[in-house]
Amino acid sequence: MAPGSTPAPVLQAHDIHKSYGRHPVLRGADLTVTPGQLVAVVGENGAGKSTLLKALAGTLPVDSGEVALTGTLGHCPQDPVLNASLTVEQHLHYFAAAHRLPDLDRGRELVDLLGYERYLASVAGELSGGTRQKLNLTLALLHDPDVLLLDEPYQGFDWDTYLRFWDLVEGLRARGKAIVVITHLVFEQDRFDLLADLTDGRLTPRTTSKEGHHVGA
Ligand SMILES: Nc1ncnc2c1ncn2[C@@H]1O[C@H](COP(=O)(O)OP(=O)(O)OP(=O)(O)O)[C@@H](O)[C@H]1O
Repeated sequence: MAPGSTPAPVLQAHDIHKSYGRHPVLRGADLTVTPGQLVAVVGENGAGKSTLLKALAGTLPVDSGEVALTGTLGHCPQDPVLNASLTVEQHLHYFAAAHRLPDLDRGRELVDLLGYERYLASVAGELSGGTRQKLNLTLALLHDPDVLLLDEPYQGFDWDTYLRFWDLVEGLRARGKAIVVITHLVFEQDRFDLLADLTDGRLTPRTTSKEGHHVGA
């Protein structure tokens, strides 16, 4: 790539519309995310953040508009999709098999990074909400996706875990992974390359103090 040129987007949403019955939620949402970019989609309760994330992930059909994704996707939904009777380690095994990974190395590394290795043999149904969220995040990251969509990822994290989460995200970014965080609360705006407000079904970029990254919602 030529110096100073903008990298090609890994995720691009154009003019997304989605209604539930007569209730319009997304009304022309646009988003462009490039490799290594960390984006926050910020909106009030009910603004349509989860709807947007599911549309980006392709798990919810939209009424109109286009989503283009290049590379692999990891999706961490707001409600953990875990099996209450399986242990943490069994979840790692099943998801690693589903992704055809040769071993559990990345899974164990993520468990260490998020600091919950003592729960490897615990069943998901007995984990605290925060630890379930850590497992959910681990599973979304297991196959080292190029684009990561996270719905309220640090909700329920204690401060130490919140900081570990950011260490993990910074490591991913440094390797060119793109991350979209959906949240109703941004504690530290400077961590993000782009903040986009979801209001009235559309995304509007806010300017941040960071420079050198392409900003375009
Ligand atoms: N399956 C559904 N059927 C009907 N209405 C829905 C459905 N899912 C969401 N909604 C409605 O669409 C609107 C947007 O919901 P959504 O969950 O996307 O918002 P959100 O910004 O993620 O909210 P929160 O911050 O509370 O999680 C809300 O009014 C919600 O009640």
